[in-house]
Amino acid sequence: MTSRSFRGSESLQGKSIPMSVKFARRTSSGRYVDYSRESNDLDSDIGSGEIGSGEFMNYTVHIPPTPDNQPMDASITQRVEEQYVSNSMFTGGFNSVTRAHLMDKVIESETSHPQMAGAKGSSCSIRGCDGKVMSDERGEDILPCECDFKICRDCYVDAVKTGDGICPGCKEPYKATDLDEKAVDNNRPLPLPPSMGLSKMERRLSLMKSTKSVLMRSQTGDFDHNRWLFETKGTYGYGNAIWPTEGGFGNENNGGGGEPVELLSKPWRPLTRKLKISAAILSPYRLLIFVRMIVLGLFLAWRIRNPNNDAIWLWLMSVICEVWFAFSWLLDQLPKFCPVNRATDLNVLKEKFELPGPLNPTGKSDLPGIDIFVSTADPEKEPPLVTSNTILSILAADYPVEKLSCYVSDDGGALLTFEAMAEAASFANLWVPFCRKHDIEPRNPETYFSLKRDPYKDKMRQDFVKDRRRVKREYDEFKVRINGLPDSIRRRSDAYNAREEIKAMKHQRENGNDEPLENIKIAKATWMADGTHWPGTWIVSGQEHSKGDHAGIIQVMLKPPSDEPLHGASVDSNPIDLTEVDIRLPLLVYVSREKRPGYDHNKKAGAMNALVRASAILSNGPFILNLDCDHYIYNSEALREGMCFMMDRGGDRLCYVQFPQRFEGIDPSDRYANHNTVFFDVNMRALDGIQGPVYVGTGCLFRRIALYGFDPPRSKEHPGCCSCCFARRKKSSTVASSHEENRSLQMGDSDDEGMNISLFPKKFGNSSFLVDSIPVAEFQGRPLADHPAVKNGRPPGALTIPRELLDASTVAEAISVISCWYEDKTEWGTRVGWIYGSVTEDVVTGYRMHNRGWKSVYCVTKRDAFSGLLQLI
Ligand SMILES: O=c1ccn([C@@H]2O[C@H](COP(=O)(O)OP(=O)(O)O[C@H]3O[C@H](CO)[C@@H](O)[C@H](O)[C@H]3O)[C@@H](O)[C@H]2O)c(=O)[nH]1
Ligand SMILES: [Mn+2]
Repeated sequence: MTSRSFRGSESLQGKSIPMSVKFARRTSSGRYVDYSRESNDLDSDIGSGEIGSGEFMNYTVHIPPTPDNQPMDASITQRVEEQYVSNSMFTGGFNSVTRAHLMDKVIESETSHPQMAGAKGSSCSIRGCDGKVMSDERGEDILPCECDFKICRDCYVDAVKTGDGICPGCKEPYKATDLDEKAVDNNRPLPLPPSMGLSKMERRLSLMKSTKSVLMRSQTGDFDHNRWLFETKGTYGYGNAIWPTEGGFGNENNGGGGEPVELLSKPWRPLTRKLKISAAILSPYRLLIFVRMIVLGLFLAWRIRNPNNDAIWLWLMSVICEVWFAFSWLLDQLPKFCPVNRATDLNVLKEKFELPGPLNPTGKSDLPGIDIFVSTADPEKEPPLVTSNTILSILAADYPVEKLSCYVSDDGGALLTFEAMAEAASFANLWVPFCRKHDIEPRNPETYFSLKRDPYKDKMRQDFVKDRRRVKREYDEFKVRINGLPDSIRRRSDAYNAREEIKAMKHQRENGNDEPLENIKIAKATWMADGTHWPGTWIVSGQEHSKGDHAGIIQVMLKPPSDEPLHGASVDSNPIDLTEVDIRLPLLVYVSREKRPGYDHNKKAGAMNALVRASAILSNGPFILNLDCDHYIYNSEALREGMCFMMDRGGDRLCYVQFPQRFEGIDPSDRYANHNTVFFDVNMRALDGIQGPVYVGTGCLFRRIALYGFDPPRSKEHPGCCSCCFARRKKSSTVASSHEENRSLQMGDSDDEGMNISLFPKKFGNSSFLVDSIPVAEFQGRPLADHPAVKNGRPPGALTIPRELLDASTVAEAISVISCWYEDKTEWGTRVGWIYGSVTEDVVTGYRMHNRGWKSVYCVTKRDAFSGLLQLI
């Protein structure tokens, strides 16, 4: 539904010149939003009237609700749409339409969690229809009419479309028939043309809905990011017109530049500390390096002064080699002069972000979102049980549920992985609340249940023994189901294929065709539990269904959780008592990027880049954690530890936090040096003392905009100090801009344009959703501006607003950005995202960021953050 609103261009002085009438979409809170960023058809109509070319020169005039302009209750229809979206599998890509296929059934076993795709509710009351009633994330039925007539989505759509919006139960018109056109037109399956079936305008509007309004408070709220950006020209900080004045900030006019006195006097409480390594250890070590350097120097001098005249060439070559070795040894030793240890303070993090205070009265978590990427490529080499365990450890991680999203990249496009993920999502229903209730560590069921130590130690609760036994039994059943999946898929597919064959034979006989029956060729398809073809790779590879040739697939396995905690239902309906436990689960999305012959898929780097884009559209977490499928979260607080660094003062200049790689299953004598002690405990710490450790491919928390290839903020303020002199670009000595602070999104090459949006499609590709999500991610990734010492911060409370619900056009857009042609003629893989063309893409990717001036941090936690299973891969 679109409604009219006036939009004007306004100069900075506030002089308003009405320009044109534009259409804007009403958000759930009833406000009008409009966002003019893209140059599109509508903009060009009014182009002559535009004042200036500033990207933020236009903004919407918000019309307050008047009696004839009352916001409609769109929440029901939005929830209906989100339910529909998460029950559907989206496919599409090159030369094919984007489809949403409503899945009645994802796996054969029963699923009961309300967030689980394909969840079952009560049935439709329309005669002859046994469809399931629409339900929300609490599993409560969505009954669109006040008479509570039970109706399924399809019948509701029929009633709205063909029955003039009359409820079949009470025969009164529905109050809210605000279903999106696209959803009404196409129910099962929902074909969306390659252009996503949306006009540019619609796209722009739903973009607005899905990204920008996240930052806005309710209609009565005080914080409007759009307007803020406009009026401050992108400056965030103290003394702005729109800086929230209520809640403890007091009078704006006090103190230098409006900085609140209260904060100035408050001592800064750091989230992290650098620990000096004691001189008793370090000094002898330094001395040793020094002595060896002198001895080496003397040796080389002696070598050069004493040539062997009998074999002068041999002598020359060995001198060259020795000098080279000496040089590389030196490079290895020099950083080791100043290694560092670091410590975090999780209590301060909690206090700043999660406790109610004057700046955050409700105490809702103000932490930024994290998108966790798990890569898997081949269910044969990477057993689905291992991947499921990794997923379970992520879903159970100790981080605000509504801020966490998990993405599984399946490069094999295998139904086995897909169903294993669905099973894991279903088991998470029990596992995650169990972990929360009893503080289980580690939160990977396989490891937890095979721990050697006494599980009952330190456990206070009465019902722990009973609960543990119950969950253990469920886990054993879960394992049986996972291990039985390959067989069950094969049997199911055989049965369906046999049925197809019989059908085809019958058909042929009916048509009186005399051709011999052997000529009937039925492709050996792989079938999903709901009796349809699997769009990915088939067990017997078929055309468009092989490893290097299949459609892009996205399935939201667990839809985004509700904003408020949700406690378990009564004891009888759950295996264990969860009445005091939050049972929400984080968003879980299965992604298999499109693959076609003739395209280079760039292995893991390509898979990661597809996930970066898809996640930008679906959840846009400002931070990204990358894990290989065989690395699980061993310490449930690891995410918080990483966030301490990112949210600390100056944390906005960190591109990533690398955690050490630890493995289990190493033989006691460690014959293959799997512990890699020298690298992970010496070299990485030493590098941390200079610009930062290298990225080693897994267990790394990235800042999203660093992956996008932007420069760090204030990058030109720090002329080559000793720690980063190798990394400085030559350009840095040139123009020192006075607006440095404001230009938080800049790239080395886009000279003076801080955020030149017109160049973005060239770099990032043609998705305006994606392009528009970038500044949002940048803003949300900033540290909290809770003290004048924090530069480039965001106001407290900005991230406590509920997220927008998912709609079909959003997921369809995500499908388009994982298509194989999306990266054509863009900078993905060269300057943006994971870098292509190297077997060690990880090191190159990290190095590129260091080269731009970003710093990284090595985070060694007391309890290992992540752990890998060595024997498997
Ligand atoms: O086409 C591919 C190939 C691999 N992977 C995934 O990439 C990860 C790493 O691959 P693996 O074959 O297990 O390589 P390793 O040597 O174990 O991995 C280390 O070395 C790699 C190359 O430097 C890094 O990418 C990894 O993150 C790092 O853990 C695994 O999760 C795979 O599923 C894909 O997603 N797509
Ligand atoms: Mn591996």
